[in-house]
Amino acid sequence: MKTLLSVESVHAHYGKSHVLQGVSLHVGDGELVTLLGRNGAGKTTTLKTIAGVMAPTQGQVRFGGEPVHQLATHLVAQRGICLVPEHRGIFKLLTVEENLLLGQRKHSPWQLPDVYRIFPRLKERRANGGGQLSGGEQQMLAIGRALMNAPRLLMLDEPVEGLAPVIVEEIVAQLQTIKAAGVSILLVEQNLEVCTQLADRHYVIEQGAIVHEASNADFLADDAVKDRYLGVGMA
Ligand SMILES: Nc1ncnc2c1ncn2[C@@H]1O[C@H](COP(=O)(O)OP(=O)(O)OP(=O)(O)O)[C@@H](O)[C@H]1O
Repeated sequence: MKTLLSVESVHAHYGKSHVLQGVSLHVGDGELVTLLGRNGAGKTTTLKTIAGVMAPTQGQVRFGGEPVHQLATHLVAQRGICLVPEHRGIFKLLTVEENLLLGQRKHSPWQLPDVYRIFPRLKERRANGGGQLSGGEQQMLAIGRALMNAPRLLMLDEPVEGLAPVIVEEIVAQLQTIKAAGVSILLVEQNLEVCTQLADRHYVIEQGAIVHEASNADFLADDAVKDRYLGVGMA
């Protein structure tokens, strides 16, 4: 599989706090990879560094072979890296449709009808304000808006946190659809069941460095890893 994203020995600081201490990982074309780890391990910071929201203090990020770690966020987005942040960034006073159109790019394979096809709830609520949506609908809107931006790599930060099981299932099913359409996905998520339903491969991050990498099959078979690094067994 061809490598799309390659993060090479990336370090990042918040002031004097050395948060990422040499993170290396890669995502292949069309692959769905998770980044797992306890609170504060550096997952969100890794996503922010890839998206160009934070500049690494050392190391590099390559996308399609091109170094992108010195580019401004909008230029990283133009190359096809889209981050759906944990707090979703929905404009509450704009309608659902206006929020979606903010992400629109003419050449994107994902236009309004495509987003409404995978998330019919958004179509039903197209004229509602962003502030009137449930948490699950907001997440769908954030993913839909990212799709309209023509991502080659979609990065999701805890997309199903706090959502009802039926909504989680809907989002998982649509992430499968998005993956099947060829979009690569880097997923940060605490819900291991969701992660193992979706992923090809997993990384575990601890104190700002990758401590474990496994295929989904190997990860599922390895209770010791789950207990040691994540402190949780599978249900
Ligand atoms: N803006 C900030 N300023 C200073 N320190 C920060 C900032 N954001 C995060 N940190 C610290 O950096 C470390 C890594 O945080 P990060 O958010 O990347 O972790 P995480 O693995 O995503 O955890 P969580 O699941 O809690 O979000 C933590 O120790 C956190 O306290």
